[in-house]
Amino acid sequence: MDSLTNQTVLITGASSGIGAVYADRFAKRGYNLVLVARDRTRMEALANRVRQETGVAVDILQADLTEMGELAQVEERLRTDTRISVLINNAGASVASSFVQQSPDEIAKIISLNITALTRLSSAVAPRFVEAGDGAIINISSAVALVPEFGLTIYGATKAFVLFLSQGLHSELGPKGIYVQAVLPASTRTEIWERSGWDLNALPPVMEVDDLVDAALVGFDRRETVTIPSLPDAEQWNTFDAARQVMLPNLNQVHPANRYRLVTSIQE
Ligand SMILES: NC(=O)C1=CN([C@@H]2O[C@H](COP(=O)(O)OP(=O)(O)OC[C@H]3O[C@@H](n4cnc5c(N)ncnc54)[C@H](OP(=O)(O)O)[C@@H]3O)[C@@H](O)[C@H]2O)C=CC1
Ligand SMILES: N[C@@H](C=O)C(=O)O
Repeated sequence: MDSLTNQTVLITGASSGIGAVYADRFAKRGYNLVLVARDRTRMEALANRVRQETGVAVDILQADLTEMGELAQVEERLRTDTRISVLINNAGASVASSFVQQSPDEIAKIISLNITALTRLSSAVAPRFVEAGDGAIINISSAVALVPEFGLTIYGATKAFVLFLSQGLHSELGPKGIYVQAVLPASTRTEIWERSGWDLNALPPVMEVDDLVDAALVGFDRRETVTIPSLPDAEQWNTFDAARQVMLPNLNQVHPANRYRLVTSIQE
């Protein structure tokens, strides 16, 4: 793989949408690319364009990340290719139906892609990043991770996992020189909507995908741990997270809180 730089980024879900724009943007930053998705034809077209426009090297790893054997091949690439210094865990899927409408197999499939694959790929690359004292992991969560009321319970739960995982990895790996970013896009114009059964045109206006990724990269360049491109006031997130931290000392007590004590007539 000839290169303009020895830096390489591996992007999952690179055949369309957010992942494809990340590929474009990192190539323009001089990164070589490893593109991962199921649709080889679309990745080849993207690779040819990016090679022509930027001169970077582009490699394609066709893989269905819900198939353990194919996922294992991507894990192995992350473990062994020392040129990969950035992992973008972007591949993901949503579903328009409600919890009771989803079969256990449909739920397992969403979890397999949005949680298992993302986690295993992070686990594959983290030890090498720690040994190098450098590296970055970008995990694509969703604003839905903060909105249990939204009605996308399983999808949102997978994205809440991604947020928590990213915050936890920031705590564990940040002191070792590894940057972990959780990106929480709101509704963005990609194929995920049609893929998961929505008519995008029937929805309120959504963000354009180029705008989303460019905003997420501002957060990346600022080394934000949690990037919420739609959120105008960063203080709202900071206040939310600070309120969480205020609770921490009270979450681990020897005795139940008085408010949970049964007050019997004898005690009264
Ligand atoms: N668009 C939005 O409104 C929002 C999106 N997100 C998140 O952004 C991420 C990217 O989605 P987005 O770009 O919107 O949607 P797209 O559907 O356009 O892209 C999804 C990508 O994931 C890949 N993918 C899907 N299933 C698999 C699989 N089994 N194995 C490997 N790759 C797979 C697809 O490629 P292929 O089919 O070739 O395998 C595609 O490249 C997702 O994690 C999504 O949850 C978060 C918030 C909002
Ligand atoms: N992908 C969208 C919903 O399915 C979102 O995360 O907002």
